[in-house]
Parts: sequence; structure tokens; C-alpha cells
Amino acid sequence: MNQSKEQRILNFVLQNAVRGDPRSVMDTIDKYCSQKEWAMNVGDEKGLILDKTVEELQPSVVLELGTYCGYSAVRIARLLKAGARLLTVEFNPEFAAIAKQIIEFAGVQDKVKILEGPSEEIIPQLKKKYEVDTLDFVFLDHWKDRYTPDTILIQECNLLRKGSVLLADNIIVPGAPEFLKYIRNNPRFQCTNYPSHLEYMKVEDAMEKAVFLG
Ligand SMILES: O=C(NCCO)c1cc(-c2ccc(F)cc2)cc(O)c1O
Ligand SMILES: [Mg+2]
Repeated sequence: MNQSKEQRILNFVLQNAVRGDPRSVMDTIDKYCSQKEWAMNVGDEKGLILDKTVEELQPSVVLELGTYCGYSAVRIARLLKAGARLLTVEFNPEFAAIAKQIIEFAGVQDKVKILEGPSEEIIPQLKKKYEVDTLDFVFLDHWKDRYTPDTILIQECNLLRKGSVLLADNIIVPGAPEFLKYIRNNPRFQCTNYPSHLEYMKVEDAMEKAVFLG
């Protein structure tokens, strides 16, 4: 049965990256996806915005919605302090299986837990099943029409505290217009827009940061 693009990305990492070296895994995926096959990793340009947000925040508990191949999970986890952890949600079992291998190859598996299933089912389980009190940082990078309902659900589940930060990818492409309207008109969030480009393309994109005011 012929391979998926995600399997080809994994194989390229296994054959070209340095085991235990997150930076080499990120660079290898970026090389493959800019030179051979485009894929929807956050990429190196928007990845820098993600890095700066994580470095500034020093979060202890991070939720990522949309694992895909694990590129941003590796990107985030490499910056986490000892004892901090990343919970990453992926609906697609094939993607989750690829991500697991990439996260393990990068050597950050002790900081990362992949939660396979629909975000709307997993978010309400975070407190009791995954022993989360509140989330310090949420990276939204899953189905764009889920950004708003999941942000509402996260609030309903009392998972945010004063100062919790949301960072959303793909504000322009594919776009999350309903989320942008919701979050920018919500007095409980302080928003900042970060213009950038679609991963591996000369196409404009942006990220939106939203700080929960409590
Ligand atoms: O759907 C996305 N993520 C959720 C997957 O479960 C996604 C899509 C795109 C994209 C696709 C097709 C195109 F033509 C342009 C952009 C980019 C991204 O960064 C993304 O995160
Ligand atoms: Mg994205």
C-alpha cells in the first residue's frame, strides 16, 4: 500500500535527523517540507513566534490542539522547564502515530502526552483524567472551525486562569474569521496580532495571541 506524505516525512526524519536533537528534527522537517512536499507544520517563521511566546511565558502546563506530525510539539517541548508538560490533542490516528515516533526520536517524549480523539471530548476530561488544574498556554492549530467552540469549552471547563495565554495559528490562511471576531470582541481577552507567512510559502498568514484577563 503506498505511503502517506506523513510517513514520508517520518522516514526522512529517521534517516536524516540526529536522534535526541529537537533542533535537528525541526530543521529536517522544515527542509523536507520546503524542498520536497509542502505540509501543514507551523514551520520556521511562525515557529519563531511560538518559541518567543513559550520562552516569555515559561508555562508549566501546555495544551496543543492539533498535533499533526508533532513538529510544534517538539518545538514547544524543547523549551519547557523541568517538570513542565505538554498535552497535545490529535483527532487523526495516523497523524498521532507519526507524531509519537517523531516526538520520541527528538527525545522529548517525557514532556509530551499525545491525547488521541476529538478535542470536544478530551477538553472536558483534562481536569479529572489528566490531572490538570489550569492551563498556562494553549496553542490552537487544529480544525479552524473548532477554534471558537473549543475556546468556549475551555472556559466552561474552568481551565483558564488570569494570565493564561492562547496562541492561534492560521488566522489568515486557511483563516479563522469567526474565532477572530469572537476573541477580539471578548472583554475577557487582550489580543495581539502577529503578521507572518504561511509555512514554507510566500503567502501572508498571521497568528493571534489572546491573554485571558480572568
Ligand atoms: O487544517 C490545518 N490544520 C488542522 C489539521 O488537522 C491547517 C491547514 C493549513 C493549510 C492547508 C491548505 C492550504 F492551502 C493552506 C493552509 C495550514 C495550517 O497551518 C494548518 O494548521
Ligand atoms: Mg497551522
